[in-house]
Amino acid sequence: MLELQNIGYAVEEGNTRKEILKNISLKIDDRFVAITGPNGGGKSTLAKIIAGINKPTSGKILLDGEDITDLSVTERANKGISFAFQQPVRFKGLTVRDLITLAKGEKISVAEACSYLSEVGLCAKDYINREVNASLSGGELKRIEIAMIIARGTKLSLFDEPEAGIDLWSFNNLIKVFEGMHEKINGSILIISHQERILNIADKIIVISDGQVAAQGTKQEVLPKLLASSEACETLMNKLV
Ligand SMILES: Nc1ncnc2c1ncn2[C@@H]1O[C@H](COP(=O)(O)OP(=O)(O)OP(=O)(O)O)[C@@H](O)[C@H]1O
Repeated sequence: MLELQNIGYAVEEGNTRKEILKNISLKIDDRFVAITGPNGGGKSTLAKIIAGINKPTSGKILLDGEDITDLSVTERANKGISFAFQQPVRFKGLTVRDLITLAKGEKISVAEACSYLSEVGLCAKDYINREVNASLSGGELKRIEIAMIIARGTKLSLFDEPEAGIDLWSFNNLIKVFEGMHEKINGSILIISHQERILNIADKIIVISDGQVAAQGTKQEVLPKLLASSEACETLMNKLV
């Protein structure tokens, strides 16, 4: 279980101190957790703090009771926290199979590597020996990144807006991939998303607004309020136009 205790994150801007996250305390032990909230609320900053890319200015992060606040990205990765970048890394000559083998951390058969690609809806034989380069589309790259996360099989997999930049067709498939992951993955999945369909498959929704936890609970508890406030906002906007 991941536990955030009174996490704060501030940056210096000129002579002023900007508090981006304020006293965030959370327990993440559900299988599928979605973080949502308005633009600029602090979601990506929180994800980077969990992954170890940013260090909090105050507070503690515990993974299964162990204090990991001062651990680096690599040390956290070794403890079982994976962060899905928008796109997988690219090196000349590196194939999809190489990436999946690296993610798994041990030698695997072609059949096993292919099974991870099939899980994310890619026809394995078309992709397994392809070089990871600009010839792959954004949606394909994203699925390869997700296949790597599944292969890694870590305690906590973090995704920051996985839907960003992909078309509607690929998005529909992505939702199916996440639904499938929900069944198969052993650890927890933490997804930052603005998409109602992703929130819909979450066991727990956390709303981050203005650097604070504005709400958290099951989708039955949080989603109606979230939708009501966005409808109220839309009505207000229509009146103002
Ligand atoms: N290093 C930094 N220096 C100054 N301001 C920063 C820094 N990092 C983040 N911010 C600001 O902190 C706020 C939160 O940013 P963050 O990217 O975490 O929001 P978000 O909730 O992920 O937004 P979105 O939904 O638009 O992706 C924003 O106002 C952003 O401009």
